Amino acid sequence: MENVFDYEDIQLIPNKCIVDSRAECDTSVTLGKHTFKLPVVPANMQTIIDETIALKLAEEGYFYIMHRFQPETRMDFIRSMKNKNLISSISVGVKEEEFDFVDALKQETLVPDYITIDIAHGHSNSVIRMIQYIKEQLPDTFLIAGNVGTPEAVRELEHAGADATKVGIGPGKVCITKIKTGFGTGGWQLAALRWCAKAATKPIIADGGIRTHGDIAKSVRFGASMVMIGSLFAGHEESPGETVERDGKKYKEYFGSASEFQKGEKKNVEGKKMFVDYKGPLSDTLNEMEQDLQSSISYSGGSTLEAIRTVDYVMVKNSIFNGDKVY
Ligand SMILES: NC(=O)C1=CN([C@@H]2O[C@H](COP(=O)(O)OP(=O)(O)OC[C@H]3O[C@@H](n4cnc5c(N)ncnc54)[C@H](OP(=O)(O)O)[C@@H]3O)[C@@H](O)[C@H]2O)C=CC1
Ligand SMILES: Nc1nc2c(ncn2[C@@H]2O[C@H](COP(=O)(O)O)[C@@H](O)[C@H]2O)c(=O)[nH]1
Repeated sequence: MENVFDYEDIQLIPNKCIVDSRAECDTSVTLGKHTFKLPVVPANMQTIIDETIALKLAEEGYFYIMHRFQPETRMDFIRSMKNKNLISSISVGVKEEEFDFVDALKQETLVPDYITIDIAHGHSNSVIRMIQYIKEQLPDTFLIAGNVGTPEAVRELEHAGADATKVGIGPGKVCITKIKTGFGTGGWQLAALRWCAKAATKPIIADGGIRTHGDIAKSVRFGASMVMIGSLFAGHEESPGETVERDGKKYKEYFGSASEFQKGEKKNVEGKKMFVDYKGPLSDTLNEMEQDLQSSISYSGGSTLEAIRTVDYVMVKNSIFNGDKVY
């Protein structure tokens, strides 16, 4: 593959501004039947989202995807979100019991607005079978399937019935797939996104590797409808990971969904645990992301996210950070 690059190798080129204030720029995005404030979704991981955060995000008009690591709570969760007239968005795996779960949802006529099939290697028959089953049993659910890293995979999952695909194998901050298997999109996630987006006929969620707010605009430029983010959301007061204090400084725990800490055993471990700096309330980050993205839109010469999709860009030799790591 030619022209392989990642987020820090790219700068977007500004166009003449058409707004008088960044506040005029609209960062909203539509996915399925709903419109959300930002093209950003916190990762469906146990140290990133819990029911309290999901409720807050839904109430405030942000997209969310609940993780699948407490499967027994999912029915009640969907019910409670529906009772509050809020969107319901959950994750599933592909093992046998997940087919029973889909049956139970159908039986209870409890149709989640969004279901995400959350599997490491999404280009597989097990995921295709699950897509087909969910689409048969719960046709009104908006179905996101992943994760994948090639155009062939995007085409196959779309063909099986996925309404959106999630792209990113191994670029995550707590990912060790790239090291343990030698495979993935780690180090060239942005180029992989572009490659996949050329094949896609439905929305793509770019997943993993976002390290700065500018990377959100770059993802939109290279074909993402939405961006999934873990590490940048791990350090908040509300984040479910444990808070620890060392030498008077606070940190939050962040671990991979395929880590020993998540699995409770050392089998097929492809994730690690780390501690990220504590950074206060989640609402501050969401507000800052919105302001930064409004600014991105203004630089693109438009007033909506669409304007970013067509801006020119350059590849920057030796990274945009010029040796200064800012994150
Ligand atoms: N985005 C990414 O780069 C990655 C994300 N993850 C995250 O980790 C969590 C666990 O993922 P996952 O292990 O898929 O989920 P599960 O542990 O639920 O495994 C799902 C099924 O897929 C099988 N499976 C898993 N990996 C492979 C593979 N490489 N080839 C063939 N079959 C496979 C498993 O069998 P068996 O275990 O017996 O092989 C199991 O039957 C998810 O939340 C996922 O998103 C994990 C790694 C990479
Ligand atoms: N290879 C692994 N990838 C993982 C694991 N747990 C989660 N993830 C992926 O990372 C992103 C978040 O990336 P970040 O760079 O924003 O922190 C998440 O959405 C998953 O796709 C894991 O154990 N191994």
